[in-house]
Amino acid sequence: MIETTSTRGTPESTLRNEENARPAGAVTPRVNIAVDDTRQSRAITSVKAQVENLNFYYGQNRALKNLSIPIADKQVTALIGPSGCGKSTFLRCFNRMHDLQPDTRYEGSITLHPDNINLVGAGIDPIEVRMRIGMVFQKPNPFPKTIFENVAYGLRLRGVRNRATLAEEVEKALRGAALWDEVKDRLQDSALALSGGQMQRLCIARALATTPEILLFDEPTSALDPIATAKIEELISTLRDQVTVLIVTHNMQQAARVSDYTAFMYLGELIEFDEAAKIFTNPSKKATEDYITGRYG
Ligand SMILES: Nc1ncnc2c1ncn2[C@@H]1O[C@H](COP(=O)(O)OP(=O)(O)OP(=O)(O)O)[C@@H](O)[C@H]1O
Repeated sequence: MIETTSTRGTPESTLRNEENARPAGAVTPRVNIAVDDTRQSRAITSVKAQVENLNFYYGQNRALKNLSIPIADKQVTALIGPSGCGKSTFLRCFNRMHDLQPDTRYEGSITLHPDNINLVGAGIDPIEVRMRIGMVFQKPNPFPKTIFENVAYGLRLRGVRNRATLAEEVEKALRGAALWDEVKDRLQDSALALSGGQMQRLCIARALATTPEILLFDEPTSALDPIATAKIEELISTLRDQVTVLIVTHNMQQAARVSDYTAFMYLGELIEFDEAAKIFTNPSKKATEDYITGRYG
């Protein structure tokens, strides 16, 4: 069992000047964000990835500072925090997206279980990492191909040629992304003809088709209307049955609705990590409460 509350350092910032730890006997904070209270309170029993003393540098700029956090297996972990605190930078370490940019550097480790490989280790092939860790971006980015070929793409890259197998796997991924019923009769149509919400679910299906071990979502609904957003949120909640999910969001209600665990970051540091139900009702740090209640800044 792993304790989920982190008491690691706070950033060198105004936060340090505040009374960051909540005083003993403080009244229950008036945090009024709806969480899914049907979820059981629990410690993490199975860790998919252990982040340990992770630092990340853009040139001389240290964007992530000694992050240590367990990513629970087959659970949803949300990353929240003000703009520029390093959420996307953190997310992109998991699939080595930063390797595409020169003069960047990782320190520390992200150990992927059960294989015990360090995703940010020097000897690890970033292409191999991206085969195992899928990503869904802010703006839906389907390929200018048919719906079928979008989902089949990663399978073909992996050498799947058998038509029946491809059809079976494409259907499975589209069902997994809650899109099958809407597109089953138009699989040969262009993906670009879908609505924004459908395109995003197609991108999720494309990622699911290659059975990733972790699925990264970088603000996946920020370009979508409320109805499409609700569908994606519902989908993310069901995905935890099949895959470990890490999601960056600016929307506190969304983080509270979809996540099991939530990490609050500030200026590249982890301020607080805990069960979402705790973070959104009774956070341990004043900085967390200020942020989630909109008093930050
Ligand atoms: N490609 C890049 N090259 C250099 N510096 C970068 C790059 N991307 C981000 N940074 C810097 O790293 C820090 C963290 O940025 P990041 O985008 O990870 O924050 P964020 O919390 O995801 O912000 P937002 O919520 O606005 O997307 C910022 O100081 C930012 O300026």
